[in-house]
Amino acid sequence: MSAPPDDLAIDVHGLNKSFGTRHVVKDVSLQVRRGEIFGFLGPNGSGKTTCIRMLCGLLTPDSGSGTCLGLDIIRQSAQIKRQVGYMTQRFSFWEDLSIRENLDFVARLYEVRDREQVVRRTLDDLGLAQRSGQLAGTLSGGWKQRLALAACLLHDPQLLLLDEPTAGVDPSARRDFWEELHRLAARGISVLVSTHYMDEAERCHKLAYIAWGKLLAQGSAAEVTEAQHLSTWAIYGDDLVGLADQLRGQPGVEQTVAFGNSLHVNGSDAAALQATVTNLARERGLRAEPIRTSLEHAFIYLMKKAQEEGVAEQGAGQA
Ligand SMILES: Nc1ncnc2c1ncn2[C@@H]1O[C@H](COP(=O)(O)OP(=O)(O)OP(=O)(O)O)[C@@H](O)[C@H]1O
Repeated sequence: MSAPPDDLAIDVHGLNKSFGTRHVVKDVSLQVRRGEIFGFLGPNGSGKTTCIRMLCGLLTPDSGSGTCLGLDIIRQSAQIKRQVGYMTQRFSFWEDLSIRENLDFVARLYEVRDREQVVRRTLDDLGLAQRSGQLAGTLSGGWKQRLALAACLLHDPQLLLLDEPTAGVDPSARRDFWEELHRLAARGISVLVSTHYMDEAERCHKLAYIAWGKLLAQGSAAEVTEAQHLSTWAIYGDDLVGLADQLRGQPGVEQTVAFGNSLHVNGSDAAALQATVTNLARERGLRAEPIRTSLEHAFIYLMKKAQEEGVAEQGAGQA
């Protein structure tokens, strides 16, 4: 069921963008509810940043329309910028200023009222108070990302657009960062976040997968996975590469992916796949069992299907 427009933080339809002859975003439509964490996934160069920049009014689409926080993305881009917190892939701050000084500087740029109080509250909210005097240049990756998030929040935005905010950050700092995102969402702030990490994708309320500028799937992690109608088996053995070679082209086998000491085999014809896998396992004396199809399997499958359908050749390539 579609959400009423008031309930949508982002509601855009048919966005297109070309750079020269390269058509890098193709007919993208997105709906993000208020208070939702929406994950944006796709390979490098698939068009995520370009979409994000069109949503917050930094880039004008060649065609398409829609609203961000109820404001028109083409005619009201200046107002959108004031209500959105945008964390770019390369957030820059002043290395020789402390955390507090950096935040104070950003708050001045945004002309935040009651600046001192807002900076103090933001430091507290994001667990930065104890380190507020530390020079930004001496922070670890995880703390730098936290500072970047704090800077995005100073002007009290209703929507956060976060472009790969945790790239290169260790798992424990990533987990803390995501706890923070969920706290913000619980306060009603909407979050659109691009990521390459599967565990992060699974922590989103909804997600979209984009490749070659085209949205290939949208929904909750479970919906996106189920929509592929894939069944998956794990075969345990030593020579996984040889096993994959042997399975390629066999009835029911559409893709094989090595995961640690097992080979995951997917296909949409469950009966044919089961027959092929169990026969091979019996012949070679290997253990095989059906497993849950993961989001990662679904994404790999979506990419393969899109390639077969020629989506990759239609005007744009990955960077
Ligand atoms: N200003 C620009 N001028 C020309 N080409 C551009 C421009 N911005 C992006 N592109 C190209 O558009 C395509 C999509 O880039 P975009 O940065 O949106 O992808 P992305 O999905 O965010 O990639 P990544 O995951 O690597 O950040 C790429 O091929 C990129 O080289």
